[in-house]
Amino acid sequence: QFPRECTSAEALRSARCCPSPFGRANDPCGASLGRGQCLSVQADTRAHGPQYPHVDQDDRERWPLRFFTSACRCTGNFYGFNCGRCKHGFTGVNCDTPVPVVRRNVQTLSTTERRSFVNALHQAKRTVHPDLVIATRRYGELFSPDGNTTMFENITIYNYFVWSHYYSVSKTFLGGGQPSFGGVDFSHEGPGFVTWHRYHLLQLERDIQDMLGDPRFALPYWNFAIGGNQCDICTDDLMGARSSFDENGISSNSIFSQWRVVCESVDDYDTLGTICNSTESNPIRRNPAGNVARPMVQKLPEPQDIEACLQLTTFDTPPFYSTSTDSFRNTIEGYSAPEGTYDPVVRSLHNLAHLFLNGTGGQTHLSPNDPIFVLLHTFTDAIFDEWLRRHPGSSDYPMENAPIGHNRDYNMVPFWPPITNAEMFVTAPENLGYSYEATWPARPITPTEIITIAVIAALFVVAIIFAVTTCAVRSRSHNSEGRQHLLGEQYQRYDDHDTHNSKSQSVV
Ligand SMILES: O=C(O)c1cc2cc(O)c(O)cc2[nH]1
Repeated sequence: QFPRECTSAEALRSARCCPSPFGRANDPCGASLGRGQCLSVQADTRAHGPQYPHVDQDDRERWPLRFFTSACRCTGNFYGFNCGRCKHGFTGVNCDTPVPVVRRNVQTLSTTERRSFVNALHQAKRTVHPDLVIATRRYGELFSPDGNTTMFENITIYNYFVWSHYYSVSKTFLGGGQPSFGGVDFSHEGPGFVTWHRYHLLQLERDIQDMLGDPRFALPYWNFAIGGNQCDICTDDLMGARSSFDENGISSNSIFSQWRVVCESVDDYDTLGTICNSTESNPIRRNPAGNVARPMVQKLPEPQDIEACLQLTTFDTPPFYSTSTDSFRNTIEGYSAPEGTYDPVVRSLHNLAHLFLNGTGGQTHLSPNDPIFVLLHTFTDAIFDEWLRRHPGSSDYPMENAPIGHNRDYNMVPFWPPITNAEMFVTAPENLGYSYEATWPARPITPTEIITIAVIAALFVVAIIFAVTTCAVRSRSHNSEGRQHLLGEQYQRYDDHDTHNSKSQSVV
């Protein structure tokens, strides 16, 4: 959420977060090096949808103004909370050397590449985030009673990835004995679903690149649209096989069996008005295809579901919510049938893949604790990128009336530095410094197309038969004409002769 340097009581009180890069004194945002400037934060002022009826009850309203009103805005390819880093896909002192970051299908990785990826995740799970810390109290309770300290905590890179997802989906604490308000979600059930998760992954990828000192490190993806009831990445060289002793557990041969989750005590947070902290609790739970109470989520999406949702031409449709119909976003998110029709009982694509996991990965406040989340979301992002590529110039991301957090110019919660949904609504290879190595299934042929093709084929066959028959008839008549012509003179001579003879006979 916020840079460590901005979270002292003094810095927080100033509401200004413009640190200097490279340990330089008094050079906010590296301004003297032309890297950036400290400017007022712009927050979205447009109306949001009716789902959230409260005002001034939640720190996430008009993000991040409750905490900070000034932040670094970086120039050109410079990036980061102090403009000390490069934009994704660039490196070098001046951030002008492009670095290819290619996200590949995890199944195509070699044994060594698989091991490196798993090790990178495990290292991220144990490495304290070098820059960011998390608030463990709402703003009103963030300062100690004497006002000299604040309630921020260190957190590891991977647990920050989990925490930021939790923070974006958590309920609004209303206090006064009222139940927390759950009709709010800053990262799901709205157009920001795809843009929010895109940035979420970019941040993890970038943090791992920095941790490894490898700007080419790329998150792979899991093509979850394979149908059937097998989790093909649940193997010990990837995300961990099923434990032989516990059907909800991960095999002890996988490093992920040692992982412990954060943000599990959601009922406590909601009743006490606290916020998840960096404390780890229980192991990851996962039982792919094992939800006996919901047979609909025992199978993964089918390959043709991807192509069906890519056919949808409108990014999102009113009310820009989980009830939207004919919306690409609501379909890829998985609240509509793959062809776009909203149906409250349907779970498809992204949602279906989550629910299929049936455990930690199927609960919104916890799901990133299961590392499958990363691969599931890179694939979702690859589909989003393919949709953007196929529908160039789409400017139909809603400016207003989307659920809170989801308008085009809303700064996505809880990211820092501030970044809007609009900034992630662009094709990745050209604008965000990464691409996907992916092929997309061919579009299935519709019944109407089958009939059309059959009619055209039949007409074609009839035309050929007609042409062949006509040719044959012509050539036969041509041949017989030819023969008549060749023999004609003789016949004629005989005729003449006969006639002549008969004539002469008659004369005689
Ligand atoms: O019930 C759903 O449709 C559902 C579950 C679930 C879990 C998760 O982590 C998500 O990000 C979305 C989601 N949807």
